Amino acid sequence: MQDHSQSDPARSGNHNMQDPSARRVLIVTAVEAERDAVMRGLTNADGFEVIAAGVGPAAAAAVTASRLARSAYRLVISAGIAGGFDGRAEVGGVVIADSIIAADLGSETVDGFASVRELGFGTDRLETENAASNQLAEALKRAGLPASLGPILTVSTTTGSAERAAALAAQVPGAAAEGMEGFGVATAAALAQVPVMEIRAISNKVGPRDRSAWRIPEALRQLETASSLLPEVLS
Ligand SMILES: O=C(O)c1cccc(C(=O)CC[C@H]2O[C@@H](n3cnc4c(=O)[nH]cnc43)[C@H](O)[C@@H]2O)c1
Repeated sequence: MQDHSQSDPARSGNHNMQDPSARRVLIVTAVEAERDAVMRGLTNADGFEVIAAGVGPAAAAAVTASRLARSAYRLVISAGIAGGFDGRAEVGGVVIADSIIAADLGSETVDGFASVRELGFGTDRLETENAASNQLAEALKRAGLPASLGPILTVSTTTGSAERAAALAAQVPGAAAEGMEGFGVATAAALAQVPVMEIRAISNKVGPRDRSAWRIPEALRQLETASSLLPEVLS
């Protein structure tokens, strides 16, 4: 593959938050219902592009990477609903990632889980755009929403038992929420050297699976509210 990174400013890796040539923000959700909630919040969607990429880290990474290869963006946001860890994020609240963790990418060993980082195959943790994440969390709190910053885990299989929830909480101290796309979106963004954020409205607790207890409409409303604050926070 030809490397245009030196000749094409849009692909030079310099399109960070300050670069005037890269003004748009790409928001990646998993499903249409999440995309629609984000769009409802962004009453003026100028400067934003919102796409539903599919469920799971592979679809999220592939679709995000293909967008980033075609256009320049100043920021990429993984957004959607998620499970919240007990004592860290309540149903109806919003979590903003301070880091995005690939929580089940690694090997099981006789001594327990070993992450790709521990195995020497790369990283299991990607950092997020700090200032904007903090500002969004503060703006949410001012708007009266339960909002917090913390690590958001990406898993390929949703947690379905109290034991697994406890194991993940022990593996990642401070783990606040669990979704299925963040690390895929963040990996594509890191490759393109574009800053990333993750915003998750909590629809359910991480633990024993009980789909009837998921508060999806409420979480989508909170996702809508969080999205409505983005134009001001990112201005
Ligand atoms: O059925 C619906 O109406 C509906 C509307 C919006 C979203 C959904 C989903 O099922 C989204 C799947 C999406 O949600 C994330 N998620 C939510 N809870 C968890 C969890 O406990 N553990 C991991 N992921 C969770 C995840 O990112 C999925 O992509 C349905």
